[in-house]
Amino acid sequence: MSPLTPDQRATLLPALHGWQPCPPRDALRKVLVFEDFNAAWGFMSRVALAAERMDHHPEWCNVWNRVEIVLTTHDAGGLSMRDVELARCIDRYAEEAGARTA
Ligand SMILES: C[C@H](O)[C@H](O)[C@H]1CNC2=NC(N)=NC(=O)C2=N1
Repeated sequence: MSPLTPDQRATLLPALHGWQPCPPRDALRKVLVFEDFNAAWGFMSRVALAAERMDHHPEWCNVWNRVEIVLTTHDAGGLSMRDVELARCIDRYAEEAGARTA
């Protein structure tokens, strides 16, 4: 898996909503807040199944209704298209679960 090119970064990253850089790592970070633990865990279950299908896994942490997610591609040493694709998938599921970005 190759890292994103400068052109891909310039066009694809600004189109993602609410994802922030995560220095010093070449990674994207987002914190989502759900109504309660049940909603957060349901969202995480959906993302986990998608991550397995994509063979691309988030680094994440859950505390009750809050889910902190970091995306990067270990095999590429930084961001790749897989992170963009997983971010889009996460955003779709988060919206369907009624999450807000912290
Ligand atoms: C062997 C397996 O395909 C790899 O280790 C996959 C699994 N999930 C992964 N997830 C992420 N985030 N980065 C990777 O480089 C990665 N590699």
